[in-house]
Amino acid sequence: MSIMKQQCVSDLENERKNCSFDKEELTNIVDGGVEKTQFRRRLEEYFLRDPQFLDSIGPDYMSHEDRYANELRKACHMIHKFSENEEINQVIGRPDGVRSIMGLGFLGALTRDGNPLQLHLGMFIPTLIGQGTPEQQERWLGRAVLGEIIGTYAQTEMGHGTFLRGLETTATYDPSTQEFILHTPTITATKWWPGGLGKTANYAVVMAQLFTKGHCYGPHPFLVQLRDEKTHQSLPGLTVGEIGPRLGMNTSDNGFLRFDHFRIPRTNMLMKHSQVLEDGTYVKPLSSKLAYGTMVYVRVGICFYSCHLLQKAVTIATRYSAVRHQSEMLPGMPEPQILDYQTQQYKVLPQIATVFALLFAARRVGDTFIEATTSMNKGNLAMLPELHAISCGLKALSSTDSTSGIDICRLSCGGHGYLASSSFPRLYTLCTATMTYEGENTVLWLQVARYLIKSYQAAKRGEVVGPSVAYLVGKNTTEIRADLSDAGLLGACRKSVCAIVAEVESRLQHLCSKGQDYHHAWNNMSVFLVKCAQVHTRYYVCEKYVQAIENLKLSDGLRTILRNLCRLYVVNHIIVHQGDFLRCGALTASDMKALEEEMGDLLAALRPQAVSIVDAFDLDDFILDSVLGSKDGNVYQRLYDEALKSPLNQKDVPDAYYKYLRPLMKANL
Ligand SMILES: CCCCCCCC(=O)SCCNC(=O)CCNC(=O)[C@H](O)C(C)(C)COP(=O)(O)OP(=O)(O)OC[C@H]1O[C@@H](n2cnc3c(N)ncnc32)[C@H](O)[C@@H]1OP(=O)(O)O
Ligand SMILES: Cc1cc2nc3c(=O)[nH]c(=O)nc-3n(C[C@H](O)[C@H](O)[C@H](O)COP(=O)(O)OP(=O)(O)OC[C@H]3O[C@@H](n4cnc5c(N)ncnc54)[C@H](O)[C@@H]3O)c2cc1C
Repeated sequence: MSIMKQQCVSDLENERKNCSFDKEELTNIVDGGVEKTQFRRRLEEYFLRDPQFLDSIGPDYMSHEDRYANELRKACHMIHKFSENEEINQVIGRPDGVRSIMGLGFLGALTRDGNPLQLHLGMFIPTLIGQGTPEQQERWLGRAVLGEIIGTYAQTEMGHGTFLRGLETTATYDPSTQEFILHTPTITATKWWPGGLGKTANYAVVMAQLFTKGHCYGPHPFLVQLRDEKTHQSLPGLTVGEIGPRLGMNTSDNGFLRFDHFRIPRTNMLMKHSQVLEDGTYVKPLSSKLAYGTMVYVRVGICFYSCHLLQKAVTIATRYSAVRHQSEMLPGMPEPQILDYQTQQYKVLPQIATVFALLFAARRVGDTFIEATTSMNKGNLAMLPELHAISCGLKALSSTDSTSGIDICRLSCGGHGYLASSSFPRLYTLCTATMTYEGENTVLWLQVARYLIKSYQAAKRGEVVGPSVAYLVGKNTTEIRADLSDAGLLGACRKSVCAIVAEVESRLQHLCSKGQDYHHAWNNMSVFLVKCAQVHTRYYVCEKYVQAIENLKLSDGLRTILRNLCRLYVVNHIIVHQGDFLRCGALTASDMKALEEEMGDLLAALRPQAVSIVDAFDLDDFILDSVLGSKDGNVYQRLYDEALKSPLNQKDVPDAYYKYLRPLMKANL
């Protein structure tokens, strides 16, 4: 063993000797229970040890077309393996089965950079479940699960992504043939972005403006066949293709689609919530927003997914920080592990704390989703506005924090973090996309703000409002100054959110009273409305974090670790946003000093446990896919071995030298 390897390995071994808690207990908490850990491990064994998921050469060295083909190969193999596995089949047979399988974070690692079947699994199948009638599910769902048909979710157009009501694609009902005629009237109406649409999908759920009996009823979902099932040729009357290279996710063949008076049977409209009868009569849904159901489902999924990406990044950064030695802390002494620098701890440890914050909050919004869907299936839509607001807020917060956290982790690894083989570039590009797709974050914050302001005004009138916003009026606004206990800090957060919301709402009213109409006033206050949404959602996350740790059954050792992480999260948030707390008198300057001192203590207390905590995430080396983050810490050898795989290193003198450099250098021929 080389000296360097020995040092790296013993660094991690020494870190692991510090472990003061039961790692398996923490792993079970991260997975959501002992059975879930065991289930995940059985499936990881089944998938990750299969050599078919290996790449012959690194995808970064492949052409655009080869990368697509390579990921398609693996994605199809994954679906084959689903159907061959008895346990997966049993889970898929349950009502929530498809969703539980899709929710397994590690599946994303089998195909590295997004994959051509992602939308099929993540949106097409869920839309059939959420928007299709039992007969429609009978017709398409089974085939879709087996991969006999592959679909995507085609909503966004070149001209409109955010403003769904502005979609231009039309679906006009023709009662004489009992068909809908799909049409793309303008260039901006071209469907643009759907994953898998370019070359993979032969079906799509298409969102189009429904016209019947001369009226437009807004965007509705239609099941449309795009390609011949035998030849895969695109069908006459439509034009379909790929939109070209992207910042990341280059293997998901995001596509475009245009219709030229393309006819589909009436029964292809997904009719769980609204219907068009044979004679063209429109039957209204309980709420027009039920057609947006798949987006709500995916937003909840993104909360888990972005957290999973951050979990990977911080595992890599923490292990690397324990292995990397640099500079002198004490003059003349050996170079310390960089994790010993407080500034490094401040990069890495808050990201670990954030993983748990996002995970616990995602679980709560996941529970709310199930509860709301169950009551909606019984015709009770009361929970829909609250679900929409929480899922928008948490999607925006999780995707933003995970993306910035991943970049902090990258920076914490210095130059090597910039290498593709560190995995950070891919993690970053995958994560930053979650800030845009499924509702651009600013737009989602404004949806939360709309709910907040309406609820605040309703609560002031004495009306009952949703549980997540009930705190906005009442004693929270006038509460005396908090102490610095967990409850005290949550009280301070509540007080500052209440103060911000009250002030913004009153300024909004003031603009209206000066003569601005509400919509202009809203736009003129929108920077601050976004802030209302952000502080409210942050409070939701902090509260759920504290509650989760109070409610979990934990050994003393683990309780200390999780409590310290939770404190770090809340204290750091307050320090970073101290202006909000000082401005409303929720906390004082001397409280801030005390919290800053506490943060230093928390970093020091958590530092020896950092490697063990990320070990407990139990992420296989295959899943991490990083030369910097592997379990054995053998960073330098892996860096070197990976560099040797570069095609440029296969010849000492590259062909390009003879073509370009040699003539320039005027070397002797
Ligand atoms: C594996 C997965 C990979 C994923 C890849 C990514 C896939 C995609 O990106 S698919 C495309 C996703 N596209 C989007 O998310 C588009 C974002 N836009 C929207 O959702 C809507 O246009 C939105 C919400 C911004 C505005 O909708 P709009 O109909 O104009 O509503 P708006 O006028 O603002 O509000 C009307 C009411 O509806 C409510 N509402 C809006 N959306 C919803 C919803 N989904 N559920 C419940 N209520 C809703 C509002 O709260 C409001 O209520 P109220 O009147 O009581 O205040
Ligand atoms: C990787 C990726 C995959 C995707 N996959 C799919 C898919 O499978 N299927 C699909 O249908 N779509 C997909 N999309 C499209 C995606 O859902 C949209 O791009 C997204 O919803 C944002 O809409 P937009 O592009 O129209 O942005 P825009 O709305 O044009 O945003 C541009 C700017 O305008 C601002 N803005 C817009 N409206 C408002 C407002 N009301 N108030 C204040 N500011 C506003 C935004 O905040 C933003 O800063 C994908 C996109 C990406 C990047």
